[in-house]
Amino acid sequence: MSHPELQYHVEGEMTVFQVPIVRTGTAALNRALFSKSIGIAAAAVHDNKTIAHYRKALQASKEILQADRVSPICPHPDKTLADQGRKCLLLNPSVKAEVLKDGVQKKDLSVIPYELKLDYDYWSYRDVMASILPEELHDEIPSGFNIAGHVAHLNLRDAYVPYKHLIAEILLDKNPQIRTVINKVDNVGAESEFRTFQYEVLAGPDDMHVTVNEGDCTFEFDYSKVYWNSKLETEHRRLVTLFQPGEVVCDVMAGIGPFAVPAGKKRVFVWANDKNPESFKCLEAAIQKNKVAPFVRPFCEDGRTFIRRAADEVLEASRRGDCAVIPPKVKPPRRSSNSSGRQPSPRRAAPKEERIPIPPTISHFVMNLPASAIEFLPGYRGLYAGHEDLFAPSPSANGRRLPMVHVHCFGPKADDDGPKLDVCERVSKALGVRVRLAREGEDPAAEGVEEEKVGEDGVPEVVVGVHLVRAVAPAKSMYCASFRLPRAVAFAARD
Ligand SMILES: C[S@@+](CC[C@H](N)C(=O)[O-])C[C@H]1O[C@@H](n2cnc3c(N)ncnc32)[C@H](O)[C@@H]1O
Repeated sequence: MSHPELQYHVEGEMTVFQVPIVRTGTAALNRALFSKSIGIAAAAVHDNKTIAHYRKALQASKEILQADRVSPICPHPDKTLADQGRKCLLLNPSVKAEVLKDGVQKKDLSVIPYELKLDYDYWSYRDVMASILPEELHDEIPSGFNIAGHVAHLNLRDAYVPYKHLIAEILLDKNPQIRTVINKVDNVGAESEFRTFQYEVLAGPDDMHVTVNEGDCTFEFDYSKVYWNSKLETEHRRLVTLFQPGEVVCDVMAGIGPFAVPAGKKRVFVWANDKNPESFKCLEAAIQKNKVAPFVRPFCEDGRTFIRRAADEVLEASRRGDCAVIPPKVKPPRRSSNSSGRQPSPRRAAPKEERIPIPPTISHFVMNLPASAIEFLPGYRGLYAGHEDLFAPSPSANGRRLPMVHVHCFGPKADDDGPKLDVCERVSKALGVRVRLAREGEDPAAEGVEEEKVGEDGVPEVVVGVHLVRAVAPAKSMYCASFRLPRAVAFAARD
């Protein structure tokens, strides 16, 4: 740089914006240690009317400071000038000084030293964590935790446990919507029956009553008493998208209703069951709160018995003529048109309630209990025993098809089809039929892909689609196997 006014010392842009290293071990969080002053340069603007022009020009020439969460327009560092409203533009430490030179020559700008002050609030969660944790812990800085309303739920690996209170405090500081941070307490690998967990509070009040929104629905529950996982939102949406209005879905392990309630909102009938009495109560409350009572019925029993009960009860309900009755929308009365001189329009007939009949059969079963749901599959034997006439090809069935079953399970994480083939094997054993993994692009629900499908040797085989839901641990994933219930199972004699 040749212009004497433009000479100033700066570090490279990358290093300037590095968080101070604060290796205080597990000692209490000292936010003051995160303050930092950085000597840069600024262009003092002589007339504020030219600010917009020079900001744009300096941006185009990359001479302006571009740093996350720092505005490049600041009050003049001289207090008297700042009080007069004078401003300056912060400059990129590796400035090329083209536009700047021009502005200085025209006496619109002058280059001044500027002390940029950054403090704890400036740095991101990752910045602060990287500053505090020793380098060997930087690869897996806790993130992507489960969030339920105002509660952040950590499941810290052993190496991070000594830092648990620091981590919790930083999480609270950096996420205004979080008030309580909890950590799962190791229960020696044992899953509780209702998928609830032991926890310790790391920061904030021990208040587990949360409100969450998902799928355009609101749920209120005690997070210590029922299952909830915010990371399943995509899976909930994926399945709800498959359900068509007016169909019946049976949610065998419904929890507090993240499949059932949004499905009810799109006018899908749902028989929703959970064995946990607390989940049942929250499900009932969610049905009322989200006004889906005409479509969603809650139950509280063991899923094994519920599978057949639901099929029987849906058929009975349909034969009784049960309907969802939707009251007419009451429109606000029109304003009188007398003032316009026009005649009032003749009275329209009062709007009628809408009646949507429950169909006789279930279109989808959902079984989200990944640790054991496959073991429930024998419960489908004889689901529609003696009711062949309800389904195609019976002429009276109007093309109605046997239900799709969506069963969740765990398996190893892998890049090949190994785990998916293994899921098929487990489904095959539980159902007692031959199973084939759906080929790439093959839809197990598509017309013609069902129990009549035969393998090369002429033996019927069930086509199973296996969807990777999410990785749940470094070596473990959650899958969803979807298949149409084969005739051999649905019409078998009940035991
Ligand atoms: C992984 S959670 C899934 C809940 C809900 N479907 C969701 O996606 O959030 C599994 C649910 O199965 C329920 N459950 C456990 N054993 C059951 C059984 N034998 N019959 C029915 N529900 C059961 C638990 O109470 C829990 O709510």
